[in-house]
Amino acid sequence: MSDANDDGEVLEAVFDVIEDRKETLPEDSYTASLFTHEKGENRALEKVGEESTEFILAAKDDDTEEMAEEGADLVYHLLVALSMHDVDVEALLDVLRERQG
Ligand SMILES: N=c1c2ncn([C@@H]3O[C@H](COP(=O)(O)OP(=O)(O)OP(=O)(O)O)[C@@H](O)[C@H]3O)c2ncn1[C@@H]1O[C@H](COP(=O)(O)O)[C@@H](O)[C@H]1O
Repeated sequence: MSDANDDGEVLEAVFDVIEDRKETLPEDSYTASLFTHEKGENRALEKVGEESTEFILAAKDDDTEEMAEEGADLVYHLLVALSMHDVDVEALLDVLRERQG
């Protein structure tokens, strides 16, 4: 297992890409499509809900591989929702770090 710093770095790197997509809106980017979706922010929030449900169902089935896949989808869409509200991932990581003591 990697240490806490590595985990934070992965989240920060994905968040940086999300912020870049928000700024540049490339046509072939799934992330950009969430920022420009006709349903607006609701589309990204729907995805947070959908991925949460898929994660829960994977857990109920004790499908550990699927839990990792759906968990990653959930975290990614959570980061998009943070970015939509201009909340930096550092704020979330700071809370986790504080709780770590
Ligand atoms: N981590 C992710 C990530 N996780 C999940 N997804 C996308 O989230 C979507 C999840 O949708 P579903 O699983 O519901 O499947 P779907 O059928 O494609 O979606 P629906 O049509 O049902 O809405 C898929 O299209 C995945 O590709 C992600 N898309 C992007 N990233 C990160 O964002 C970066 C930039 O990606 P682009 O914006 O595509 O360039 C990538 O390099 C990754 O680091």
